[in-house]
Amino acid sequence: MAAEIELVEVTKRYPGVAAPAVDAVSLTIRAGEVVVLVGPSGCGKTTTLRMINRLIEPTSGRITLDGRDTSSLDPDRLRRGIGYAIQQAGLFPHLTVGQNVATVPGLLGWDRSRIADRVDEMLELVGLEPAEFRDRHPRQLSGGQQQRVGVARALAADPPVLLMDEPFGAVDPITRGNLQEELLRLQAGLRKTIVFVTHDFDEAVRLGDRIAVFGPRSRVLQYDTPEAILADPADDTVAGFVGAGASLKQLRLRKVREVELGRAVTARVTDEPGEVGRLLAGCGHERALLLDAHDRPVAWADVRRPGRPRPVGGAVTRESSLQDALEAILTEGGPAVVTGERGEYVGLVEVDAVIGAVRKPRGDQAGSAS
Ligand SMILES: Nc1ncnc2c1ncn2[C@@H]1O[C@H](COP(=O)(O)OP(=O)(O)OP(=O)(O)O)[C@@H](O)[C@H]1O
Repeated sequence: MAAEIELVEVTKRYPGVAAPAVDAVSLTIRAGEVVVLVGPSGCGKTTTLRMINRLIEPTSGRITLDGRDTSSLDPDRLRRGIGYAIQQAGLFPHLTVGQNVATVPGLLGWDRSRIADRVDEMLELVGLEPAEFRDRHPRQLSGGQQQRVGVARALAADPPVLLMDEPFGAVDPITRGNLQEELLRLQAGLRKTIVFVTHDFDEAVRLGDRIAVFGPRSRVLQYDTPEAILADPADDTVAGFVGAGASLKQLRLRKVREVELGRAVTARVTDEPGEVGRLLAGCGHERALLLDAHDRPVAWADVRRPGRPRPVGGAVTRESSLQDALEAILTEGGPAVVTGERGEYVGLVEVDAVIGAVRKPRGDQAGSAS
């Protein structure tokens, strides 16, 4: 369950402030996608986010949820249908973890047993053992655990939309990485529409299906996939925000299946070394990949020493990232072997293919359609 959100020329002027905090922002957020609003401090990300659930009322413009104008809906009902998670979790300190998670189901009038089941289900979903955590108070939790409860609370009533405002901003980098991983895992099953605010571009790259890079007054400088923004920043401001290491960041996002695979000379691991040597000499190649009876790669045989093959290091799959492929290339000291579902040899990733992939935006790439 997810919903499309559309912002049309949305503006917010705070009373007594001459310049608008958000100036005529238009953005379509597709159902089931994670859209990350990223930009420098004070550019209006939080204001934009809060206008979606009407915690802040827009001065002008229109926001629709699955085509329905949110200004025509009762704000309380609107908010119960939109999960909201914020920095430092924003938990009610005097309520237990269970009571915190139960907030919106309670407001919606669910019966007690359904709420109790849901609380346990949500705590399990975010990796907290219900029996251990249900009756604790927020102060008895670590920062990361509090954030998990915050996410559990936001998801409790199964809202189609989740708004997250720097939800992982207050935890250490390792916990933050874990929480990001968990959110991605959750979202793979839930497919909510998630609008996520951060000032950390790396977090945006990691989490976003799409990223909206905001400049001052929420002007949208670029709205595209992380891959496209990394490969081709719209202007110098975006490029500055993307920061150093854009190519390396791209490698994390791009998959082996997006590059054209090379071919190895292959032989059977049971073949006589002399035979393998003659095969290589005949075709002018230096190395042959030796396969077992199930076509699985076993070792590399070198033309100079065909009798002393070297075991294949780590293989990658078509779904591996190009970063993993590069790691394998560096370990192997040559092309990385790509295997299929049964571990069978399917091709090689060469270093040139990896370099070529991050030089061109996605779509120009050979084999990107697969
Ligand atoms: N209640 C308010 N009254 C007046 N101005 C406000 C109010 N709330 C926010 N602003 C101003 O509006 C602008 C946008 O603020 P907002 O909190 O939306 O930015 P942000 O991008 O989320 O910033 P940060 O990353 O620092 O949280 C800022 O200049 C801020 O000072």
